[in-house]
Amino acid sequence: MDNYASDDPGPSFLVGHHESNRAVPVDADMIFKVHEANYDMLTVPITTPHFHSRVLGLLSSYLSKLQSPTYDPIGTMGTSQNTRPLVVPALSKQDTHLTPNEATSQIVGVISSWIDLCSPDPLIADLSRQVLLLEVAYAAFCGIGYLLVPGPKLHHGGLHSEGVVYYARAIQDAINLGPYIQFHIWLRMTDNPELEVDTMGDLAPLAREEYLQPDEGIPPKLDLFGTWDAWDLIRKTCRYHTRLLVALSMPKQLPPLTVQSRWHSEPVHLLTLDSSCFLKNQKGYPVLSKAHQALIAKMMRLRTVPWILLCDVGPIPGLEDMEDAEGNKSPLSGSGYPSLSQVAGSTKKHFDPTPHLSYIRNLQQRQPPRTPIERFGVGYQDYLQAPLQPLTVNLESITYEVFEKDPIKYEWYERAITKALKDWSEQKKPTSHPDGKVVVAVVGAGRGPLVTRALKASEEAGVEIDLWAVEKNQNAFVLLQRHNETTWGGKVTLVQSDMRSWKGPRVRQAAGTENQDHIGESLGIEDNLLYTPKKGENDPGRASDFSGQNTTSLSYTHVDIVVSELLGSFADNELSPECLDGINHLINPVHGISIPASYSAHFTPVSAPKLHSDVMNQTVSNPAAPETPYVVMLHAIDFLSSQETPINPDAGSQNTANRSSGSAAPINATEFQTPFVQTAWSFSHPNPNIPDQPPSRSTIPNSHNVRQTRLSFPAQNRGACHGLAGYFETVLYGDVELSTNPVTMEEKSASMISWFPIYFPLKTPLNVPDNGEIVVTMYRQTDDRKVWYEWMVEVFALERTSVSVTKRATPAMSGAQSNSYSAESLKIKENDQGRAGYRRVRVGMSDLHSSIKDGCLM
Ligand SMILES: C[S@@+](CC[C@H](N)C(=O)[O-])C[C@H]1O[C@@H](n2cnc3c(N)ncnc32)[C@H](O)[C@@H]1O
Repeated sequence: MDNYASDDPGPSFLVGHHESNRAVPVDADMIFKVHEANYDMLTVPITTPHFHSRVLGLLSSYLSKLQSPTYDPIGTMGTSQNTRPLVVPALSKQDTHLTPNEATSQIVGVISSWIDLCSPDPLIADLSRQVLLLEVAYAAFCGIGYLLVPGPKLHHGGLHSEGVVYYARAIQDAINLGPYIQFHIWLRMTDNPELEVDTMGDLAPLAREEYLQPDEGIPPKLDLFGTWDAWDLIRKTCRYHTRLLVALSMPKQLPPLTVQSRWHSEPVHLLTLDSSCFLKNQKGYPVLSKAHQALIAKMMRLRTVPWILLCDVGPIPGLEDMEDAEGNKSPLSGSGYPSLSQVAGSTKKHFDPTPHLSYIRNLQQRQPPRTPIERFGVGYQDYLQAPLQPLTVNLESITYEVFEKDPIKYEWYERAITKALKDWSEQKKPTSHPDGKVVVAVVGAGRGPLVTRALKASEEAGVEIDLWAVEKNQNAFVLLQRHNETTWGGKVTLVQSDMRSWKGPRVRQAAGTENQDHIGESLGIEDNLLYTPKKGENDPGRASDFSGQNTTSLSYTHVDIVVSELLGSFADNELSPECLDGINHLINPVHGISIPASYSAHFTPVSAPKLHSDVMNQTVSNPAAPETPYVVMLHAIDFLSSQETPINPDAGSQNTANRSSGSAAPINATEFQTPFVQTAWSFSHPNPNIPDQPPSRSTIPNSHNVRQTRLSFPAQNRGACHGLAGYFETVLYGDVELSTNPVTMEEKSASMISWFPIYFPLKTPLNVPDNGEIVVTMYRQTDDRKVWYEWMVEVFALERTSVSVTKRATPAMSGAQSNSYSAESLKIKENDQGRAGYRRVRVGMSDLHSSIKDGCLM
């Protein structure tokens, strides 16, 4: 696989240096050395060991005078005692090395890791909160823009995750205190209790026994989603604050892809790697496993490219002496790589003082190339766009230009038209043209790319066509006229009209078959403009070749092949069904073909915290924001219902030493699991079931275009459902298909860029339990004037029943292909559980959302 091409420079890596025990003041000179060493930033603790000792001293003297808390008559402990609070005095000059200076913008401040905001002992939790707020206030004063906040401690004896809510509450205060600071909560990818060890001087072990619960001797197990759970609680408490971000610590052994993809959907703005993440290559240099490289590559494609922090990988060259002078032994000596002083004495010639950094810089050069849609959509990842209203709003030329860049769509249309023409001719079907030409109409021709393709298809198939192009956008129509003159040789009859009021193509009847339709005074297209090319440009059989006497016997005929491209991100959301209904009567009733022949809408539930936060922010000025389906290039999302195997099974496999990679090996970005994307509904054309227009109405009723569906999605892992990701598939003709569905796109129309997915938001995220089920009810509604969607999500937990059942009730499906994976997956669960039965318990339910206010006008 190629690396980034020169026209696609790829993401630039910003790499920082973190030293757990850095204890030197940071000044401009130090920052200079940081840059000289090829780092972009460094971390600095806000306070000094002096402050730490002072707080420990305060606590110890306070505790020595404090009576141990007892239960009061009401049964609460400590909370109602009138105890004198312990107040940490303001920082003194020995408590911090930080001073506001020009270096401040290059540093990431680090909050003390010895505090325990989650402590079950209120005294320790409060002391920790005070330390946090003092440090945040001082960092804000100094102008620090980024803070690294050690994540919540999840285990306290027999208590697990109890204090996270205190932590979250304290972070909320901190966010308000530092209004220009971005807070990065430093989290492990999984909750591994064995890694949560207290070190000397930590406040956690000082929690008083009365507040602890003895553990029951059963060591807590690894919880794959334990740290994500804590994060979810914190950010929910802080209302998805845009300055609340994740610093994700990459472990030596990466967790399963389900966990990786969850973090990929979160606002990870820092990736931290310590020396234990690295393997050694044959030459003894640090390298990362393929799995680590793949995950980094995936993360680096996010809209906001995370920074990398190399932690405890050795000193910054030139600063080693300063650190040693402070009595800090470089932790590198423990990492197995030579220290600077060791190397100074060695005879090795090409010594690299920062091998981890060199590796990361090299990794940047080797990033896999972006896919066409990624390249096309740079800057649009996770950016909410209101869907187009092409019926009521005329598109700008630039919008057409963007469509026309698609390397697949037009090619596939040409293939479809060619096939249809060849079939027509091979099957010797009669045409609607007296001369035997196949009458083709491109309806909604835009600037004409499909017209060009139809002409090419005719040539390719060797089948003569009478080509019509209908477009309602008067501005685009100017370009169609120009193309007809300069490129198409006047071969196309152009009609400026809404296709729904077009009366159809007109042809000169063969002798003896004329009907009474005369042209001259009327063009037969009320309110429309039929473009007349210069005399002689058209072939003689064309309706548009009228010039007085020799064009007296024109009559309407049918269209044999209608070509349209009116699809939106959710197939029918730009009213393709309603537009094509309007010309249904013009299609050859026996052999007529529509390209596309059919299209279907698909969706799957997703976790999308960034989109949720953006929708919430928009709600302030627009209450309809959470009721709007958005077009979005989805990136930072996690599929809540997926199969266990990734789309590309080679990528993302677990790291082992022999899968480590040297500098030359190509990298694949991790592919996460294949989602369960299910079909909501479909439409096909021509449609034999359109009701007749009642005499009392000027339009046909639209109730036949109403759809509804109820689909069930098994969710293997717990998560938060923020909305639904929607896609479409379409059969253009025969086996020529287009798809944006991530499951079928690769096979049907890889590299197509014309459509981003659609996102149906939920006002309030719904929590989904492990082995839960998400059931979505969705409608396509109409009042004959506009079309809108309604959607609602329910979440179920599966509760084992005592009575054994073999068949489990699945929700009713209607209006859709009921290829629900739920029944199948649950059968597997039942088998796993020895045929034990389950009962569904509803644990959450969204509002019934409706886009009626922003409905698409017909
Ligand atoms: C998505 S664009 C496709 C343009 C072009 N066929 C292409 O593939 O690049 C849809 C076009 O259909 C036109 N359109 C939509 N509804 C229409 C209608 N009812 N009658 C005529 N044109 C319509 C729009 O103005 C727009 O030019």
